[in-house]
Amino acid sequence: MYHLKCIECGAEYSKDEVIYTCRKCDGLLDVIYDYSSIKIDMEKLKTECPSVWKYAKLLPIEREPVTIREGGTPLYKCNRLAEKIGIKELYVKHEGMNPTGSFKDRGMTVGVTKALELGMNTVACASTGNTSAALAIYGAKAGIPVIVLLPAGKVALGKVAQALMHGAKVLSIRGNFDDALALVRTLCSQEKIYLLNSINPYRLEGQKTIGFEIADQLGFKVPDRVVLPVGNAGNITAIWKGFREFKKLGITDLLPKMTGIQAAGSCPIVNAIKSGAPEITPEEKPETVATAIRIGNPVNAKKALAAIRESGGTAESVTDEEILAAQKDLARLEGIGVEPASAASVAGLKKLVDMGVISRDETVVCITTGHLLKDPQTVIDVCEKPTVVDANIEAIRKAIFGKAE
Ligand SMILES: Cc1ncc(COP(=O)(O)O)c(C=O)c1O
Ligand SMILES: N[C@@H](CCOP(=O)(O)O)C(=O)O
Repeated sequence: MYHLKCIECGAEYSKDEVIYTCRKCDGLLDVIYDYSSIKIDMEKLKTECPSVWKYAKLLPIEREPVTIREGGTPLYKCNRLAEKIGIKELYVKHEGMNPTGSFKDRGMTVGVTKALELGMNTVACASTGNTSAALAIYGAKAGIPVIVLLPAGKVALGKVAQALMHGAKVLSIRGNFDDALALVRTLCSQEKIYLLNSINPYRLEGQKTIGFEIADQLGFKVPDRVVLPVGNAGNITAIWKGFREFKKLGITDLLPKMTGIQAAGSCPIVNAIKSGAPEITPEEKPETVATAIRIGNPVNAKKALAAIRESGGTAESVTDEEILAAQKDLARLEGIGVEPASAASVAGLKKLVDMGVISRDETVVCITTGHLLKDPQTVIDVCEKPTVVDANIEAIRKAIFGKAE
């Protein structure tokens, strides 16, 4: 059994309501379970392969899920990257290996299923790209219409291609992501359209399974620290909830330090953590090459600040140059292809180790949130150009060895 509860005033709402924020104080909502009634079969948990629906007892869904087999993403031990950064034990949880190429699939399998459960037959979101790609695909699987609002000219090519091919109604807004989110919230409040951005607490329930999987893949042990990129700030909140729930149920006995990384041109959470402010000051004109996290007014800021503070973690910003260097390191040292926003986690880890904030002895998991092929244009822009050669062996030898013989 579960219900919704406001994180600010504690008001409670039934699971049958279509509601995104508290009617009394507009606070964010959390899904609260009756944990005493949840019985976990540890033997089954230890033997079954990780996937979102492996943890169905901790998900707020009663019907058959809309699924294309999300989750179960690899947790790579990255020794070469660890050596370069200068820490003992580093893992990368590559969420780009989800079916649509990002962690959003975990949220959408739950969110779109919940839409059907609530009798909502049209879904919508604002997006910097990945949310719209995932919603388009899960909406197609469910057979319902999808509307997506994107900031014009600021969404990576692969993500727009996914939304278009899978049949979403794509609206390109003359404005940024924060403008698009405000508009889609208004639209969903006026029409019978289900909002599937991360302000929807059910979507975050799917994403908390990243925390479950990390513990599961480490033999039900918890790393000292989890480092991840932060944009609208839903994922850091969701993963923290996942770790807390496993501890509450006695599946694990520790909690990791949650560490959020933002781009320097778009870092309201970092500013609040550094200044000790209780709330963020929105960034009016967010800018970064990592378009997925080009977000100035994260809707989940309150939950994210609490996650970072309660866990004893921190937040740091990185420049676009640091992000692009980390993207190359992941690709060339570990064979892990990620989009720029994802590489912010590794760039941030490097910066925090260099600053002495993260100890070299910590066991760290960096989360890479989206696949390299989401944003091919940035790759083309930052990599060496292909060498054009004539179609004969002399020309090829010359291009490789500098001489024909
Ligand atoms: C690839 C990628 N990484 C990171 C993020 C940030 O996640 P969140 O908005 O949950 O903080 C997003 C989207 O926001 C994303 O698409
Ligand atoms: N990067 C996100 C931004 C929207 O975040 P959401 O988690 O609130 O949907 C995207 O891919 O659109």
